[in-house]
Amino acid sequence: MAVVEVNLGKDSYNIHIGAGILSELGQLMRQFAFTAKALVVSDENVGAIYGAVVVETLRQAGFSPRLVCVKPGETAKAYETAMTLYTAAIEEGLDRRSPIVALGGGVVGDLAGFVAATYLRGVPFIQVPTSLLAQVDSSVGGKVAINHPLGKNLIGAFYQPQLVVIDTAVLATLPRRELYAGLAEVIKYGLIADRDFFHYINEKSNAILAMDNNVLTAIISRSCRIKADIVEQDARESALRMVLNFGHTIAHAIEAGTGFAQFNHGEAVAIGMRGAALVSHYMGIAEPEVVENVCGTIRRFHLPLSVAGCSAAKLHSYLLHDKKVIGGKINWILLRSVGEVQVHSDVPEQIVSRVLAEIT
Ligand SMILES: NC(=O)c1ccc[n+]([C@@H]2O[C@H](COP(=O)([O-])OP(=O)(O)OC[C@H]3O[C@@H](n4cnc5c(N)ncnc54)[C@H](O)[C@@H]3O)[C@@H](O)[C@H]2O)c1
Ligand SMILES: O=C(O)C(=O)C[C@@H](O)[C@H](O)[C@H](O)COP(=O)(O)O
Ligand SMILES: [Zn+2]
Repeated sequence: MAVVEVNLGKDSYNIHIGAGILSELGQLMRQFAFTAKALVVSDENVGAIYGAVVVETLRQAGFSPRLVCVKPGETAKAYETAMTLYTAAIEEGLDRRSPIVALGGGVVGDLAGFVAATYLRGVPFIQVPTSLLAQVDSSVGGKVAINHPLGKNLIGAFYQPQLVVIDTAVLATLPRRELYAGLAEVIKYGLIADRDFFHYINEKSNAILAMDNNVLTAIISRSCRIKADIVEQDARESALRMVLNFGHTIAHAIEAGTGFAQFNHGEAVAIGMRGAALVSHYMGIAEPEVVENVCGTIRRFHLPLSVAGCSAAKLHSYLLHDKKVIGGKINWILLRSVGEVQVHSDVPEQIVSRVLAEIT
């Protein structure tokens, strides 16, 4: 089992990565002074496959778990679903040392984390990510949130988990479309921070798409390390952490503008990264080869490059809900070259409109 340490002072935690380690979750949780009652939050897909294993490992470690499964999909990241989880926590009698365990993809992680951050003003939170996207990104770094119809992740908190347990074997049941979605965030890490990693994922694309466990474990470990390095320097996104949002200004507009139903998050990020690369080029920051490199890699991993069914004008109206808007100006994360990004708040409206027209 590999361990990636996230060093955040009193909020530090370990990410355990290995094939088949789901059944060790209970033992790993025994190191903390938790009380016995535990709420395991999952969705109906993941809960049906892995809920029983998790309940059993927690029971064997002396916990009394209750499994609650929400509807799968982005629309579960909502106030109403959070309320049903608060009700379950209250009915079950969870106290301030009772853990909430997120067993699922990023939707379950963000939702359960939001409930953990707010129930009794904060109870222990454990991430057990089961999608590739959640294993490489959403389970690390402590961003938890629910959506608002007007925008993505608008209600949330920074709330770090105490433990992250990544069982790579669960990826065997992940639908192909969700594998590709996770790869969008993996491509993002290469683009923002690690040119060699970007070349590695391109070189290993066949092994990745064939779900070779060694290669997948390597990209999960490297992705977690890249994210942890950034979060360790700027946990609350006052500056540096914004780079993790590369492609997300347009992605979040796509998700909200299409009612959180047409594209999954990774697909929206793929289109958003193409958009950000185009903005970088039209700003004179990136050479055309950089845009080609971004698009070629997105295509290689079967991800979309454009939006159908949402006008440029509609997307534009959602851009200003981006959390990186300060004083009415969007902080754009732009690409200079592969592995090198810059933040710009001076992107002219004409360039934004041109790019939105190009991607729709
Ligand atoms: N907090 C963060 O830092 C952060 C980072 C990136 C993304 N996110 C959020 O994460 C969410 C997207 O996460 P996601 O892509 O995991 O989507 P998801 O949680 O909807 O999971 C995708 C689908 O795969 C299924 N699934 C998950 N694991 C499975 C498995 N092992 N076997 C079978 N089916 C499985 C789920 O049931 C779901 O239908 C978005 O809401 C996004 O905003 C948050
Ligand atoms: O962890 C971060 O910081 C990120 O930006 C990671 C993103 O991949 C993720 O989608 C995140 O939820 C976006 O956050 P938001 O603050 O833009 O809502
Ligand atoms: Zn993301």
